[in-house]
Amino acid sequence: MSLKVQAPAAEIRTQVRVPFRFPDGYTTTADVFTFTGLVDGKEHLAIGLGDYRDNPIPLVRPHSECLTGDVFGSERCDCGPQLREAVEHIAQTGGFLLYLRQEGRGIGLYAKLDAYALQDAGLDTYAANRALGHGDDERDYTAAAQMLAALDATKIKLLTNNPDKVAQLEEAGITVDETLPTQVHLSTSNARYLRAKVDHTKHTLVF
Ligand SMILES: Nc1nc2c(ncn2[C@@H]2O[C@H](COP(=O)(O)OP(=O)(O)OP(=O)(O)O)[C@@H](O)[C@H]2O)c(=O)[nH]1
Ligand SMILES: [Zn+2]
Repeated sequence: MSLKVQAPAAEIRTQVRVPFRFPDGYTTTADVFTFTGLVDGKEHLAIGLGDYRDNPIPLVRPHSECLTGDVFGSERCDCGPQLREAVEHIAQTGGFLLYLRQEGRGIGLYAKLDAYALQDAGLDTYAANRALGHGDDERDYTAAAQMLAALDATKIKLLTNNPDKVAQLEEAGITVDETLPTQVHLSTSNARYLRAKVDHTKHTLVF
């Protein structure tokens, strides 16, 4: 299937079945896909969950990598609980979790931790990025669109609160039939981070 973007078609490289057990005991089995031909050369993954083959409009969550939140359970952000929620929601519905190697909104892990230090000195998450010479958000979703096209999933329901993910995927040729919000995973440690998402990038979070 072709995309509007001026990007070469990506192809599925490997599909492998993996059983998952999360720390809270939740289990599911997924098909993990790798690709060749992604525009940014990164090792992004697609995780096929539930009856994704039989769902004509699969549910898709593009999740940006967050080592501290996804792996270590950092409470400075909402990434870990969002990832866990998304896997179960998609497994129930049928669709794909795109695990995108865009750590720190695209600035990388060390820079994100530098930004945390600046946040502890009073800057918000976006101002801290700019103080380090980065953009507010350096993520590009062209590779995500290529992955969806390779999976034959160009009409999707999108699980996100981030209007930029919707706009960029549509611009790249993906039809977003419906946008579903994630839950709000609020803690005392991430309240400022979530408030900055609402104020700066118009995330649809109500809390
Ligand atoms: N630069 C920077 N990146 C952060 C910070 N906190 C979290 N991140 C990164 O932000 C990204 C969060 O990604 P997502 O979970 O896809 O979240 P989102 O863009 O808010 O969109 P939705 O969750 O879909 O609404 C991850 O790459 C995190 O590493 C921060 O303070 N500074
Ligand atoms: Zn995070």
